[in-house]
Amino acid sequence: MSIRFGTDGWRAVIADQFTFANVRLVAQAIADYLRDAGLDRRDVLVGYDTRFMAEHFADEVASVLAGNGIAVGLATTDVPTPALAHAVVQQRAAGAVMLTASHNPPVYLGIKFIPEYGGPAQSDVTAAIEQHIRRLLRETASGQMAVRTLDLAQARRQGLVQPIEPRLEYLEHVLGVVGTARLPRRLEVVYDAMYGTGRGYVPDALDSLGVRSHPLHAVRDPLFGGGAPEPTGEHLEELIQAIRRRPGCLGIATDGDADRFGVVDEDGTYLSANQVLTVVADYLLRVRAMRGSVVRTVATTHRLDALATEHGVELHEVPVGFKHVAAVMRRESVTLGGEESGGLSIAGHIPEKDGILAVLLVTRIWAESGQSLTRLLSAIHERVGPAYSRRVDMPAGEEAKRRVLERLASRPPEQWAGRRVERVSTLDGVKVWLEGGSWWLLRASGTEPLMRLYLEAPERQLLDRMEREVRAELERLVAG
Ligand SMILES: O=P(O)(O)OC[C@H]1O[C@H](O)[C@H](O)[C@@H](O)[C@@H]1O
Repeated sequence: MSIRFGTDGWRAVIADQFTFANVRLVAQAIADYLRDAGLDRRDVLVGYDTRFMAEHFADEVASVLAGNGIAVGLATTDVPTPALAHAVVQQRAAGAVMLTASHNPPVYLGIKFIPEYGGPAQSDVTAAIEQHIRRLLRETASGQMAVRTLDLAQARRQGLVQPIEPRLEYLEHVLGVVGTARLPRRLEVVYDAMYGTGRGYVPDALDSLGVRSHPLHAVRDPLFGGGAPEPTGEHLEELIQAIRRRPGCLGIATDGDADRFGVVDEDGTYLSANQVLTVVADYLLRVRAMRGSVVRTVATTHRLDALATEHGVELHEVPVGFKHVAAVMRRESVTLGGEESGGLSIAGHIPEKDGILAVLLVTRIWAESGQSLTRLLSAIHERVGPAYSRRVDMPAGEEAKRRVLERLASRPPEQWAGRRVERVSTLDGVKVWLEGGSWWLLRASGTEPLMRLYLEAPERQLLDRMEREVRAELERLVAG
């Protein structure tokens, strides 16, 4: 058995690997890490989303931390990951343990560790925690009592476990970043909470901006209506239909733990995260004249590069995973950090992706401009050139992922889809940059047994041709 922290924490199937015993073990590993790092004298916060039994798993974590003498702030109800991350910074806690499987299907649960800076844990921290997990597994196998717990009721009586409610402070902060001024038009949005933790946050924030919201899936359902709480076009069909019935409303959504966003324009068109990031970056750089750099992952649209160039700010490319975006946000002033999978944070906010911040910001941009988002996007494309992007997910085991990427990296192509290859980079997977601004990237997912192919080109036909050629090459590589 292995317990690994992937792109963003440990995720496993409930009752298979995600059991009370393993959760206690991971909590013990986190307690050991905190002790080694000299952080065990400060509070640790524990939160959970709307997953099946998530609050019970959170209780287990609290009782292990308390068993190690660590003071715990335990959330009284489900909480968005960004709200918990913000509470870490605000309360000067040593960190937080968040029980969530984010946007994964309902059979999953997981644990994210959020260090004291209120963002995703960097690899050195998760590697240290994993090392403790391996040791604890060995100790448990040899019959030692490796995990220390304290009965929760007793811990509460001793004041070692206290309740926390991060909601109001977080909402005040996030509204400060988005802008508290009431919006100039009478507006309505349909908000799809996807049965997740955003439901207790987004409607109130919208209300204070003067926006009327119609909720969708705003109750807790650990089965997520039979789907996955992932705010992508394929999972937002009901939101799209709701907007078609109420033309003129904007559609917004957040995932299970509200760290990712989804947006549906006022005519029912789903906008990809790349398109939303482009509109938001344009607004921050052009309208708000923010001058910090822009950070995107290797898999994210290069329209952000074009906007950064237009406004004379620096652009950083980092591997996939918001932790890499966060690392840059912690060391310099960043206007916008974003990723293709629906992650965004901006200057003045915590270095963690935040779906609530994203949907509030998009609502403000839509309201202030008085135009549809599609119209705003076309105006940007008219200025800096158009871009079509696509992601194709292909099932692949660990061995296949490694073999294909190794072969591709060792024999990089010189020409692709009739275009000269300008650059090949292996920052994360293999990325091929073509003349004329097109590119494709093939990488192994760190969260699912998949290879992900990302493509971007200024014309749709070229995009199709690139995809056909990559698929043919992959077939050759797999066969050969
Ligand atoms: O493409 P993957 O390795 O599966 O990762 C996809 C996503 O996983 C998590 O949600 C991380 O927080 C994201 O930063 C990352 O983009």
